[in-house]
Formats: sequence, structure tokens, C-alpha cells
Amino acid sequence: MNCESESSFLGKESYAALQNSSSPRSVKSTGRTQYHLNPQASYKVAILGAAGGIGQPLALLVKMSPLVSDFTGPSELADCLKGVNVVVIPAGVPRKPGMTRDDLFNINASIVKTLVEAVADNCPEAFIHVISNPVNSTVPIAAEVLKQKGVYDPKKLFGVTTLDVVRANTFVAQKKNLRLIDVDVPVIGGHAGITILPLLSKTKPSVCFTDEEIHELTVRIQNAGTEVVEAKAGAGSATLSMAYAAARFVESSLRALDGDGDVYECAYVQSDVADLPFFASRIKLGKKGVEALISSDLQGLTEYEQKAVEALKAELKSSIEKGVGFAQKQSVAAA
Ligand SMILES: NC(=O)c1ccc[n+]([C@@H]2O[C@H](COP(=O)([O-])OP(=O)(O)OC[C@H]3O[C@@H](n4cnc5c(N)ncnc54)[C@H](O)[C@@H]3O)[C@@H](O)[C@H]2O)c1
Ligand SMILES: O=C(O)C[C@H](O)C(=O)O
Repeated sequence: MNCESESSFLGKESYAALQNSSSPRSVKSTGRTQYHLNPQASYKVAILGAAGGIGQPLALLVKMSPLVSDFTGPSELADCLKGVNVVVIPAGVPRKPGMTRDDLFNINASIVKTLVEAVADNCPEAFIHVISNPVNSTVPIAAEVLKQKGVYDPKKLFGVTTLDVVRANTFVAQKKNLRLIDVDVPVIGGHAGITILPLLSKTKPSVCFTDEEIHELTVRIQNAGTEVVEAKAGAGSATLSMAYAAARFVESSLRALDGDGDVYECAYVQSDVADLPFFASRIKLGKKGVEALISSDLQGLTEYEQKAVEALKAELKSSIEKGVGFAQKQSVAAA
């Protein structure tokens, strides 16, 4: 794909490869964080599903990053992926009103499986950002595919839950008349319905909520994706806000790859913080991917949050098992 050519976004299966090389300036600033760039660094980001509602604005946003200075775009998937450091996967169908994210499983599971096979073959060391729903299952599918290919590195596979954090921060800032840039709410669990759990008691800066406000905000954050699906009335799900959230997660990954030692995001990753094989929590990102799971966020929870953690486990477990089962069955069928 060439970002200057609109038509190159239009193919059914389109991919973007964006070459990133650090500018000569040694210090860059994004938001509140200042960090030093390695002047020798050069990274490539590939977006699989670049023609879509998320993919198009995401490609443009990633291209606008101060860390990105050039790009190239072969039309073949394998060529597109060679030498890539970060692969973002927003390929797949979105929901229509009345559907759950799990209703997308039958179509998106195969799309993610096929694309991750190509990633395993061409850039097995890349950070992989999975956006395609149902994330609670597509990430375990990706993990199984990478295991089958013998290249699974759990520290480099991420389900993108950044949009839940963006929403939580926005709704809390609105409710409490705070500046959005100052607010940070960790969101844990997964990315569907009650598995999305904002830890409002851990909001920074420290904020007081009534029990009623906590319940209202929690439900709003959990249903925000469905709210968009209903408002779009059949024309898809969140796209621009997701592109913004994905661009933020890409930028954080590039900063981590570039040696910034202070990069934290929430993401759905292989985890041991909650007796489930995959769980979203705050993570510290480093050059090799997940450097630490911030399990301390799960300590000192309110009674409301503790109950919500227990309540989400059954659904998340079943979504994980569904993904693993699908990938294993496909592998047996292919053998
Ligand atoms: N994780 C999140 O927070 C989050 C947020 C919003 C949307 N989503 C999910 O992201 C996915 C995409 O949403 P969208 O609105 O961009 O949908 P879309 O239909 O607008 O775009 C999807 C794109 O993927 C392409 N595609 C399909 N199969 C492909 C393949 N095998 N290889 C490459 N490209 C392929 C399609 O041609 C299309 O251009 C959906 O599954 C949606 O549920 C996730
Ligand atoms: O809600 C959806 O289907 C898309 C996405 O997961 C979202 O949270 O907006």
C-alpha cells in the first residue's frame, strides 16, 4: 500500500507497511512523557486490514507520528511483513446491532489465524497487536498459531484494549470536570461486556465516587462499544476512536522498542495475575515486549470490583477455551 494513493486502500485484503526511522533530533515529546530517541533506530509497522474503517485512519495516524519518517508498501502480504517490528491487525468484520462480539467468531477466527500464520513465517519477532474481535478469543487463537509454528513469545502478543482506557478516562473526566490529559483509569479483564472492568478506585488522580456513580460509569464503559454499534445502525462499530487508541498503542510500542524505560499501557496478554491464561491489566512495555505485569492494581480492590473480577472469570475462561479449541482443531484437520 502506498499512503499517497487512495486506490491502494481499496483492495479486499490490504496491508500497509510503514517504515519508521528516528529523526535527527534526540529528544521527542508525546503528551506528558519526554524520551530520548536512538538516532540509529529504524522500525517498520504493518497494518493488516488497512482498507477498513479502523485501518485507513490508523495508517494515517501512524504516519503522522513523530517517530515515523518514511513508508513503503508492497502488495504481497509476505513482502509487506518482512522486517516488520510491529504488526497491527484490525482485519475482520465488525458488529451490527443485536450482535455480541462473540458472534463475529466464525468469520474473524479464520482471518486472524491466517494472518498470524503469515506473521509467524515472515516476522516472528514482531510485536503483534490484535484488534479484530472477539479479542478475548482471537488473542488465544494467535497464541496457538504461533505455538504451532514454534515461534510463540508471550511477551510480544497483545490484545488491544486501549479503547476501553480511552473511554474510561473520557467518561471520568467528563463526570468529575477534570482535564482529560490528567486522568488515568486502569481497565482490566478482557474486551467484551462484563469482562471489561474499569478499576475506578485506582483512578489517577485520586477521585471520590458515590456507589451509584461507580455502577453507572462501569456499565457505561462496558457498553460503550455497543452504544456506538447501535448509533451506527448497521454501518459498523467504532472506527475513528479505535484508530486513535491503536495509534497510541503503536506509539507506546515504538517508544518501548526505542529504549524509553517508562512506558505503561493496559493490554490483554498472557498473564498469571488472575488464574486465567490471558487477562488484561496494566503492563510495562520494554524492548522485548511485556517487561512486567502490574499485578499490584489487583490488590486493595473495593468489594464492588472484587465481585466484578469474580463475575467476569467464567465468561473470559470460556472465550479463551473457544479460541484455543478452534486453533487446535484447525491444526489437527490440516495434519
Ligand atoms: N479491539 C477493539 O477495541 C476494537 C474496536 C473497534 C473494532 N474492533 C474490531 O476491529 C475489526 C475491524 O473493524 P472495522 O470497523 O475496521 O471493519 P471494516 O469492515 O471497516 O474493515 C475491516 C477490513 O479488514 C479487511 N479484511 C478482511 N479479511 C482480511 C484479510 N484476511 N486480510 C486483510 N484484510 C482483511 C476488509 O477488507 C476490511 O477492509 C472488527 O472485528 C471489529 O469488531 C475492535
Ligand atoms: O463494540 C465493538 O463491536 C467494537 C469494539 O470492540 C468496541 O469496543 O468499540
